[in-house]
Amino acid sequence: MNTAADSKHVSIVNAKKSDQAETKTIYSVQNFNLWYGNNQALYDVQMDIPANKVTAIIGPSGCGKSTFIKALNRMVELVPSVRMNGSIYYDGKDIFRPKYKVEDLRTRVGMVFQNPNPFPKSIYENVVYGPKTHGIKNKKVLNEIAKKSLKGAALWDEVKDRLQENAFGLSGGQQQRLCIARCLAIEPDVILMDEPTSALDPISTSKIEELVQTLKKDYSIAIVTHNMQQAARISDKTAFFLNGEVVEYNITDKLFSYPDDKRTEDYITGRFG
Ligand SMILES: Nc1ncnc2c1ncn2[C@@H]1O[C@H](COP(=O)(O)OP(=O)(O)OP(=O)(O)O)[C@@H](O)[C@H]1O
Repeated sequence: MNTAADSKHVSIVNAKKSDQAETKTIYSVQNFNLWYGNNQALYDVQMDIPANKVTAIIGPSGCGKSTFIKALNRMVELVPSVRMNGSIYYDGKDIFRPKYKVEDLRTRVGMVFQNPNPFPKSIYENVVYGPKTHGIKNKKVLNEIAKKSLKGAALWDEVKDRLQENAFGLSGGQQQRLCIARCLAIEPDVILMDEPTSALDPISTSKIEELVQTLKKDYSIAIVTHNMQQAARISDKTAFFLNGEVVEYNITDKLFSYPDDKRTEDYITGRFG
């Protein structure tokens, strides 16, 4: 006789099959290795990141989560000692190919960091900064971009009457949503988030979590998080990193309910980390 757990397992496996059948891959990472000087931080990473889903990256401190997502927009190359091999395909194109324009990648892939980092400018100027840098000068167009991006980041209602005030006057949670609005203003396809809620209070955290759920209709999201409950709540797929390797990558329900690897089970049940 099938138990309730068996039925749940079957439905997770079926969900996984249909997930694989229907979802477009936005990033395909193949045999990717990365070193800082002589220290290897990523080992043979293989991962297809689905479009219009939330992919969580979890694992203990120092396991390579940030390094991995910073490789996805080639930001990691800003560290002079970095060496890499293997491939990362974004939308079918190898981002490390010599002719690949990193500027194109940066306009299609936005990033939100752990600590909100608005510029010392007005709320309005923060949002329109990217479009202005890309040459948009028309005030009406910029106003529309500002409104649309702030609405997209669920911040418009809170700031619409104070757009010219300095962004530092906002709360930490509002500043983080402003950084998301700034990222939306360049109309990216992908949003990379590196522990975006770790500096926020629980209410601001839940606002960002709700926002991530809304944003995935229009954007592909990869989020690094230390918070396993958060990964379980908001992501469709989860990758568990350990010592620079992807130990397990699966649909989130499956990974948290029936992990394939003992190390994943030990981590998600709090035996280490
Ligand atoms: N700029 C750097 N120069 C040298 N080594 C680095 C650099 N950044 C990270 N590392 C090393 O690479 C490894 C992976 O670090 P990374 O920051 O990617 O891990 P993480 O999983 O994001 O950690 P945390 O959860 O603590 O943020 C670590 O051993 C770290 O010391």
